[in-house]
Amino acid sequence: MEKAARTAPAVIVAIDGPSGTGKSSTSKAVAAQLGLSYLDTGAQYRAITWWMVSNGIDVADPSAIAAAAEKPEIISGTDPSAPTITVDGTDVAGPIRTQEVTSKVSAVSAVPEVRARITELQRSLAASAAYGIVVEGRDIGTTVLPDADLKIFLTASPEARAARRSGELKGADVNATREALIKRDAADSSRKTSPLAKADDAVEVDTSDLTLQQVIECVVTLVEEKRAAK
Ligand SMILES: Nc1ncnc2c1ncn2[C@@H]1O[C@H](COP(=O)(O)OP(=O)(O)O)[C@@H](O)[C@H]1O
Ligand SMILES: Nc1ccn([C@H]2C[C@H](O)[C@@H](COP(=O)(O)OP(=O)(O)O)O2)c(=O)n1
Repeated sequence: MEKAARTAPAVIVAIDGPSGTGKSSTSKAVAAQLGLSYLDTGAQYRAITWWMVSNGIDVADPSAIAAAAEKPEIISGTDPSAPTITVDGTDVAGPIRTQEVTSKVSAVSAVPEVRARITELQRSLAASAAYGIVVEGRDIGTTVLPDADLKIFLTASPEARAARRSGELKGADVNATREALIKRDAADSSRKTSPLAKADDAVEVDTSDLTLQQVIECVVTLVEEKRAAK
């Protein structure tokens, strides 16, 4: 499998969708199975948000965020078996998942200067992935990589998504998790710059009643079809 992937043409896959639809788990597994790189763009927006919070920037002030947007150095490691994220050399994989960062990331990622900065990083990582890459986020198919070989838009009911997320966050209340998810999706979908949206040419997959393994198999098949046609 790995060997075949290495001789196949590079393939760019964009996977978008709201929170808890299975983007990260699916993208990581598909990339690992097909020998591709993997980029979690949500982690990059979380990393810049973590830096803003750590440096006392008021996240309710878009001009303060814009003025600082170029300052942190954000580096993503794109091996799907061990993805990494550092800010100014510090490993922030843990700190970017706190409730504080989660509650502030939509405000920070709505600022156009932040999006321009992070989009540039994403495009450069995609361009340098020798065998291809799976990039997951909210605006990959619409804005970051509009020429991707394959675009997938994952959806799932708010109930399924909340149950998955509260399963991860020990002791979290499902209803509170569901409300927080809906609020974040609404903010991400309604922002002016590059909102969460399905690209016209994306394949939509509703994962509510599918196992993770079924979703992975579905996406692997779609990538293989695209690769065979290249
Ligand atoms: N089809 C599925 N069925 C059940 N659980 C799933 C499915 N897809 C993902 N999960 C689980 O749901 C949680 C959220 O998935 P994740 O991949 O982080 O979603 P996203 O990146 O879209 O926010 C994880 O714990 C993951 O294992
Ligand atoms: N391409 C992207 C990816 C994420 N974001 C923003 C919006 C999201 O609410 C946050 C966090 O994304 P992340 O994928 O980590 O979120 P969840 O895994 O769904 O909790 O980042 C974005 O604006 N554009």
